[in-house]
Amino acid sequence: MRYRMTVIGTGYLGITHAACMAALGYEVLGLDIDVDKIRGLNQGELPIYEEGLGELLRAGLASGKLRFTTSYEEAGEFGDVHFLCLGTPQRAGGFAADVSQIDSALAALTPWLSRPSLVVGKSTVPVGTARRLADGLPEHVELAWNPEFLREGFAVEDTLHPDRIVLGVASDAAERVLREVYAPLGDVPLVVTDYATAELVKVAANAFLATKISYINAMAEVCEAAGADVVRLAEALGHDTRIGRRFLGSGLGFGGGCLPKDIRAFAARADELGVPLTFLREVDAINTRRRHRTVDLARELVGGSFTGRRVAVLGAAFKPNSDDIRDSPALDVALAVHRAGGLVSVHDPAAMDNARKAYPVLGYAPTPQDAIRDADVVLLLTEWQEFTDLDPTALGTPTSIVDARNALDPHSWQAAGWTYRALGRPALL
Ligand SMILES: NC(=O)C1=CN([C@@H]2O[C@H](COP(=O)(O)OP(=O)(O)OC[C@H]3O[C@@H](n4cnc5c(N)ncnc54)[C@H](O)[C@@H]3O)[C@@H](O)[C@H]2O)C=CC1
Ligand SMILES: O=C(O)[C@H]1O[C@H](OP(=O)(O)OP(=O)(O)OC[C@H]2O[C@@H](n3ccc(=O)[nH]c3=O)[C@H](O)[C@@H]2O)[C@H](O)[C@@H](O)[C@@H]1O
Repeated sequence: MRYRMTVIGTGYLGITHAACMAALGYEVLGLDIDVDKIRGLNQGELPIYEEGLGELLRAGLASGKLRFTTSYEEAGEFGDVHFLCLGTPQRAGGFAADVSQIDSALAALTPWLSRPSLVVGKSTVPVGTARRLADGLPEHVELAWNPEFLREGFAVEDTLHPDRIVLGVASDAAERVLREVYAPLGDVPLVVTDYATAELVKVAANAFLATKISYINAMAEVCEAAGADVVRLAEALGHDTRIGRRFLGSGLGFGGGCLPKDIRAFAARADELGVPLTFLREVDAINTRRRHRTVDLARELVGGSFTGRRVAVLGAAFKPNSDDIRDSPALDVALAVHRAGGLVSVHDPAAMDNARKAYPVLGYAPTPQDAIRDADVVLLLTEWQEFTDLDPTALGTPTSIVDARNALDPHSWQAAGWTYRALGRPALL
């Protein structure tokens, strides 16, 4: 059977899922309460920066397989399978996840589901959420939980070629439907389990990734104290296939709309369950210290005070190849420097509009060269290729650079007369 699908919530995850499902040949209706976003999407305008997604969106619209609406009535009538891709941000004033977008969406959708339907949660939620939601559904509506593991910057690739698919189901029928839905993806490892395990796989994976990053950043702290080099250390650790080199990228640490809020929500939920995951608080604390250390290193390089000093900030997005500035380490550092009296000039290849809107107090430069010109110190905070490709001999009078992502070749910067410093590496390399 060719299912007709809806995707409720068209943010980073929802747009990607909707466009990819349409690319697989399904008829898909995306729904959001943001009227402007829906109008734009129906005109083929992608509201985010994501490699290959704009083309997929426009191909879906052109084929007639994909369209968008703000009407729950239309969604209820249209779909057999309804994917929930709502946001689950950190609760205001706390660490737990705010699942109110999911509650509202489900309350708005359910009354329009007049025939047997499957609702599939993809959002990242505290364990126990799916059970609670399932208990509130009418008998002809079933719930499954199918967490998503895509990375921003690789969203399309990860959706069409996932490492694994996890299905939390309460019946064979739901499993059958979802196996059919994902069959066009080919031979992908599939883990079929209960709701709670499916919900936990997602937060356990993100907590592991965050822990791995903070582990190498804790090693960077030790390297700094001992005069060792964390980049060589990570390289040597990574050769051990049991450890692996991925996510041992030391530097400014993790940000974004997921890892930080997910480890906090997981720790909060684990507390409620009476199983405190105290190490996650340390993972969070190590991560925060990296931001402070970057600011301190920059301050040191401009002689102890930022007052009146020009600081070039390369990067605003939380990672390269994204325009997402949610909990961006780069903007956190830029703001701290600004508050300490520094004259900040930020450049980012994709996140300038988002950054300007969120932080109008910061200065912005149209090119990296403009940001760097006359700067007393340059901070590389997001490792866009446009920045790692910069030729240090072509940037005017050399000053100092903090490579907070260990992404540059120290020798070429030093050879060009720059004072090069990085986190977790000796001053002289
Ligand atoms: N961004 C990512 O790379 C990934 C996100 N996730 C998880 O997926 C979920 C969604 O994340 P994002 O897409 O980043 O969030 P987002 O904030 O970009 O998107 C959420 C969308 O839902 C819409 N919305 C809010 N309330 C609504 C309602 N009542 N009805 C319809 N639409 C409504 C918002 O307008 C927004 O467009 C989160 O749980 C996140 O943790 C999981 C894997 C990857
Ligand atoms: O739940 C989610 O939303 C997603 O969260 C992360 O994906 P994402 O946040 O897009 O980006 P990552 O590539 O994981 O990077 C997260 C942060 O960690 C930082 N990072 C990453 C790797 C590394 O070695 N070092 C490091 O500091 C990045 O700069 C970035 O700020 C996970 O990798 C995805 O599997 C998951 O689906």
